Amino acid sequence: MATTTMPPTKDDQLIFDASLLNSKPNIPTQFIWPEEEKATPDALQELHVPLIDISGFLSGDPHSTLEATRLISQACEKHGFFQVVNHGVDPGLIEEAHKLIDAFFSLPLQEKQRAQRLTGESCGYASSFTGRFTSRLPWKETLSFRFCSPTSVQDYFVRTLGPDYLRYGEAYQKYCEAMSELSLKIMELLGMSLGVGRAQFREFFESNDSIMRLNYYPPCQDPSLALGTGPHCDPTSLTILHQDDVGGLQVFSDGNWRTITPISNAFVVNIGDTFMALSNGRFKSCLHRAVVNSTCARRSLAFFLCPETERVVTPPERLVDSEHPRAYPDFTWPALLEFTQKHYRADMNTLDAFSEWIVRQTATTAAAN
Ligand SMILES: C=C1C[C@]23C[C@H]1CC[C@H]2[C@]1(C)CCC[C@@](C)(C(=O)O)[C@H]1[C@@H]3C(=O)O
Ligand SMILES: O=C(O)CCC(=O)C(=O)O
Ligand SMILES: [Fe+2]
Repeated sequence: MATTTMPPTKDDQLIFDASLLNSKPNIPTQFIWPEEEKATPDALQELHVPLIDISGFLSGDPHSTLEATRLISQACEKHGFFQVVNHGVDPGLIEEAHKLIDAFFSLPLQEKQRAQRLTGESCGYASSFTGRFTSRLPWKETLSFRFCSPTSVQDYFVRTLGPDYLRYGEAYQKYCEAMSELSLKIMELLGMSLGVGRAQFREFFESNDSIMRLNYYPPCQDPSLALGTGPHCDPTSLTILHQDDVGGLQVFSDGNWRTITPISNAFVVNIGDTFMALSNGRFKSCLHRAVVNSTCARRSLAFFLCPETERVVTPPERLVDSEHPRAYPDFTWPALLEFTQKHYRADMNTLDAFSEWIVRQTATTAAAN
């Protein structure tokens, strides 16, 4: 199993401060990715995917709803990736969310570290993952927080960083609410695309316990050796991502890495492992990564939709029959999250590794009883 290597001790811990690292001619070896995973020139070709206009669906037009579900089925069966436009999210909200990424990540390292993410936890500030992994380090800083109630985000900022951060809390609370609403609408479309009806997944995710992540990729003096985010499938259910105009997101399709050129009025949507399990493997979890560049910093806003803690991830009966037997065992989201935070570094094989792990755990427990 491709588990994490032991983290370094406090004394020999590398500090990811891009302004310091940038002044050196070479990047530290911990940031160099293996040959087979490095950024490749073929990825310069764009992935052409239809931009799905969801305004007709949002206003109840049956013809455009049918067309949207057709395009979504095609995209999700193939690579689990599509983009939506005319989504109804206020552009001012997106702009403010990006401005605050700049404001937060340009703070002194010590100030950002007041929100330091602790080992084994999924929320907080992380400058690369120097304390968590020892090799293939991502060239990025992140701030992640939970969205699970009408005040959870606001409370997080004020509790962790103090009342001066109320503006961040308010802006990201609103942003997450808009993302949660949009993801529920997309869940309706996914339900219709899979033939299980529009209410099935909407109800499943109605009160979700999601993760919001701000990604900041500083410029890197050797972008051909490093990666901002390595090749992976999101373990979560559905990701709604907004990237700034710099570019760096790539999706693996038809055996090649393809660039996703930023479109400011579009949201990038991808299926994650948990939804792949819910669809009994019918919809693919999207394999993607983010490359870095030598000239400018890049930002992205990722909303990871996740089920509430007690919900059992099991496919609807209509998606299981003798031709389509169960592809994955039942699980709960906290179990998969814990697996990625404590036992396995999320990559392109997380769901298979997790399924095998559950089966082994269940067998061990049964043998002990
Ligand atoms: C639950 C999560 C784990 C990661 C953040 C969210 C969804 C995506 C996961 C991640 C981005 C996949 C690539 C590796 C990772 C370590 C990263 O580069 O950030 C993953 C996140 C994580 O474990 O923190
Ligand atoms: O920044 C990006 O474009 C992708 C980030 C990503 O894949 C993630 O945070 O899971
Ligand atoms: Fe991702």
